[in-house]
Amino acid sequence: MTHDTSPAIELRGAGKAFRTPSGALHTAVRELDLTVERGEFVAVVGPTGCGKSTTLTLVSGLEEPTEGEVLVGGEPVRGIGRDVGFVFQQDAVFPWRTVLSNVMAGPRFRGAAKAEARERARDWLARVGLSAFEDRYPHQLSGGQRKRVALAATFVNDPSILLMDEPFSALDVQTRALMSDQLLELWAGTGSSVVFVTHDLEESIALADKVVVMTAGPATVKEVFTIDLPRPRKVEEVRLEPRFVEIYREIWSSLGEEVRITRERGAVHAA
Ligand SMILES: Nc1ncnc2c1ncn2[C@@H]1O[C@H](COP(=O)(O)OP(=O)(O)OP(=O)(O)O)[C@@H](O)[C@H]1O
Repeated sequence: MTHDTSPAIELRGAGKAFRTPSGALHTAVRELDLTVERGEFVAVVGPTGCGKSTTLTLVSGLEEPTEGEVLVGGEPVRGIGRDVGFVFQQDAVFPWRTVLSNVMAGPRFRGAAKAEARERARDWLARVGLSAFEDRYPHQLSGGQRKRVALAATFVNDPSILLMDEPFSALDVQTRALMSDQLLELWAGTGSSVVFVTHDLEESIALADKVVVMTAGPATVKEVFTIDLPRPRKVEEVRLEPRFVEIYREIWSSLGEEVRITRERGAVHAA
């Protein structure tokens, strides 16, 4: 990143249309204006299929916008940046490598010597509570443990931007809450900017500094809510606070309308 004062991420009038197999153009997202400051945790919520993942792929450089601009660190995105980390619903772990080797893979790929990569990987495995599991293979772990490996394997690369697409949605409710707390602990002090896509409004409020509500597809930004809940937060505790409930009501009145529009469209298509 070259421009130190520029926001971490900026979308300016960004849009993406895909060519469908029949040759028609399908607009997935349109006129997206969004700024993510450095060190900010931004959650994106919206009705199913509206274009949340597409927005992330534009920021990641996996896809190019067909309209407007996407800037990371003040520069137009060109391809996948080395200081961008990803965590998706499916675990991006190598099944044939041990836990330690999985976490070492990023630093090794980025040119770190083996001993240094091992030391950094062990440090992050300790932070996620998996030191005793470093010789296991991913299939010998629980879903929550695999997710912790994925988090360690991401944070070990010291990403300045972290893109997360429903990372905890396959986990049971208790494990999900634990993982959310763990994510907040790992993120605190890293200075990384996070964009976290979720279906779960409670999760988004508990985690984020800002919640972005997207419209029914093709999505654009409908409203951005600032979450003024103090940190550090524990997700199971913060959601019982009166302010949390107030924020939830406020955002739901905006999001609920888009969910209704999406459902009604579905009913028309199904009829
Ligand atoms: N590669 C592609 N080619 C054609 N259409 C696509 C492509 N990727 C996404 N789409 C379409 O763009 C729209 C937005 O999809 P996207 O996955 O971004 O939504 P989403 O909000 O993340 O969905 P969900 O909440 O269900 O995960 C959908 O209608 C989808 O079918």
